[in-house]
Amino acid sequence: MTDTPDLAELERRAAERTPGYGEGAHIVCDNLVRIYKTEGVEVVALQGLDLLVDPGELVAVVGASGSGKSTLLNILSGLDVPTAGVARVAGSDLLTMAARERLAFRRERVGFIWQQTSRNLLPYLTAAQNVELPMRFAGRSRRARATRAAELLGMLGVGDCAGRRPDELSGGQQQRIAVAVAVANEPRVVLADEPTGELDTATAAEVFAALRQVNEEFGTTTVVVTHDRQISGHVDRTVGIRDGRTSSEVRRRAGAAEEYAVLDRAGRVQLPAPFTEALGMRDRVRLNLETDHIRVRPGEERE
Ligand SMILES: Nc1ncnc2c1ncn2[C@@H]1O[C@H](COP(=O)(O)OP(=O)(O)OP(=O)(O)O)[C@@H](O)[C@H]1O
Repeated sequence: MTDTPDLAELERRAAERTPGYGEGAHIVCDNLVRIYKTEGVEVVALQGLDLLVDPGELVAVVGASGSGKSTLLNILSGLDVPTAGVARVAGSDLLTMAARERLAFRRERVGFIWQQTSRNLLPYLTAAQNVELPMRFAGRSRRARATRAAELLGMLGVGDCAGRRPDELSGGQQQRIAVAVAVANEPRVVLADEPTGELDTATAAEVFAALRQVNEEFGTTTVVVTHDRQISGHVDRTVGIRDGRTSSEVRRRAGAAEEYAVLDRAGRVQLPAPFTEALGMRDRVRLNLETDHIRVRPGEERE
């Protein structure tokens, strides 16, 4: 046959193919697996999670307790090492990174905010000293540190707290200062694990506003794990994790929210339990390709 492509043609076509998975994304998780082994028992906390976050995006991650949210964030922040798969943040490969590189990554390329205010700030330092500390580690001059700390605290509405220690500040003020600490070294990525978990609704809104402000003004890619509907309802994209995998996604545009199921690279989709239960679907289903959709029907004809 004359139109059978030769090897050179196949190679040319392969080179032309769509770019690799995650190319251009700032955070890439591909088939990420984390297995904890404690006293001979294995817990699979992440079982092949896929996630892409574009530069400058603000994404909320939601999911039931135990679904793997904190495990994911610990990996992305370089605190924990995945068992298998790919995890890349701002160009750094979190599986192969050497200890020294990991330290630099954690100091300079990512900023984090944890739920417990006490984990974010050192109690014996003032707010300004807390913000200056990461810059000291990064070798910035005294003057540059002081200027940036004052700027950041002012920008986040806590300029008047600069000289106070954490125990002289409210929970909301502490978390806004924690946001300033997180971005002190101009990281490209900010990760927050339940940053408003210990706060009342009004204060939580202020802390979220601080995160959003940093995201908008500095273009930092931001991932926030949260149970707080105020947050998850006000970001462009909310990713749902279930059983250690990304299973659903809500995208918001111009005030309208659309819910999607995640189709992973192996072609897997998780059908929502209320849908399968309503039709008594279990074990196997029938699939039909229609012109513009795929039909899913119960596997056995129902009585
Ligand atoms: N260090 C650990 N050792 C053993 N198992 C762990 C460890 N950390 C987490 N796990 C287990 O991994 C699974 C996922 O936990 P993870 O903390 O990531 O969930 P989560 O979604 O953040 O939950 P929550 O919303 O309650 O914080 C759970 O079954 C948990 O018990």
